[in-house]
Amino acid sequence: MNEQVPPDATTPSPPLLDFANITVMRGDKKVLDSLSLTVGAGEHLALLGPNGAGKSSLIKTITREHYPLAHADRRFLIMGKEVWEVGALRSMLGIVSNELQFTFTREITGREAVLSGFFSSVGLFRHEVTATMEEKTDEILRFLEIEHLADRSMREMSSGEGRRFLIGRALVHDPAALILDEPTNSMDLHALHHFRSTLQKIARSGTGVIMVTHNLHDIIPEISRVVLVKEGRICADGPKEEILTDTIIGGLFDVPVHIREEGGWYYASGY
Ligand SMILES: Nc1ncnc2c1ncn2[C@@H]1O[C@H](COP(=O)(O)OP(=O)(O)OP(=O)(O)O)[C@@H](O)[C@H]1O
Repeated sequence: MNEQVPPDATTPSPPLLDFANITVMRGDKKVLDSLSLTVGAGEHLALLGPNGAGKSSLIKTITREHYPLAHADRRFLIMGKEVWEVGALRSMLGIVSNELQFTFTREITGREAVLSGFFSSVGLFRHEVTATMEEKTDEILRFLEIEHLADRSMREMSSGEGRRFLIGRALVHDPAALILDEPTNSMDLHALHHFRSTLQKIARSGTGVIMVTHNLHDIIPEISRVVLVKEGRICADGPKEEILTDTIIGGLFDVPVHIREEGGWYYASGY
C-alpha cells in the first residue's frame, strides 16, 4: 500500500523572511548592521523606530532595491529562496509606499491604477487587459469598498483615497504579504478610520501585513508582534503587550511617553 502523504499536508510554508546577519551599506554608512529577522508566512507585524533608524532600508532590502553585503554567515531568504527574479518577487509582495503614490502623476483613474498592477506599470499603455483581470479588479474594488471612486483620477483623490487604490493595485497578484511603509502619512481622521478598517479586513483574510509606522494607533489589533529598529539593528522584538510600554517606547525615541491600551488599540501621549 502507498502510505505517502501529499507534500502540502506535511510541508509547512517557509517563512516569509528568514534574514540573519544582514548588513547593508549606503555610501559609507551601514544602514542595516548585522540585522536578523524571521517573519512567518501570514504573520502580521509592525516595525517602529526613530527617524533614520533603517526601517525603509529594511523594506528596500526585502524588495531588492538594496542588496546586503555577501559573507559566509549571512542568510537572506524570502519565502525559502535566496535567488529571485525581482519582478516575480515584487508581485508576491504587495508594496505600498508614499514614493509609489508620487509616481502617479499622469491622468490615471483609480481603476486603471489597480489594473496596471497586473503589468507592474504606472497606468495602462498598450497593455492587453483580459476579462479575468477586469473581474479580479472588480472583486478587489468591492472588497476595499472603493468602487464609487474607481473612475476618478488618482491626481484628484485625497492621499487616503489614493492609498486605498494602491493597496488594490498591490492585491492583484494575491501577494503573500502586504508591505506598507508609513501608510497613514497625511491622512485625516476620516481617511484613517477607513484605512485601518481596510487593513483589518486584509489581515483577517490571511494576507500577512508588515507595516512601518510612527503612529501606535496604526497598529491594528490583528498585529500582535512589534519589532523595534534603532541604528540599523533590531533592539526589541516580541508581543506588542510586552514591547509597547512607557519604558521601552520612551527609551526607543528618547522621550518621556505614556502608552495606553484600549480595546486592542494603542495610544501614546505625554511626549
Ligand atoms: N544613499 C544614502 N547614502 C548615505 N546614507 C543614506 C543613504 N540613504 C539613506 N541613508 C541613511 O540611512 C539611514 C537609514 O535611513 P532609512 O530611510 O532607512 O531610515 P528610516 O528608519 O526609514 O527613517 P524615517 O523614519 O525618517 O523614514 C539614515 O541615517 C539615512 O540618512
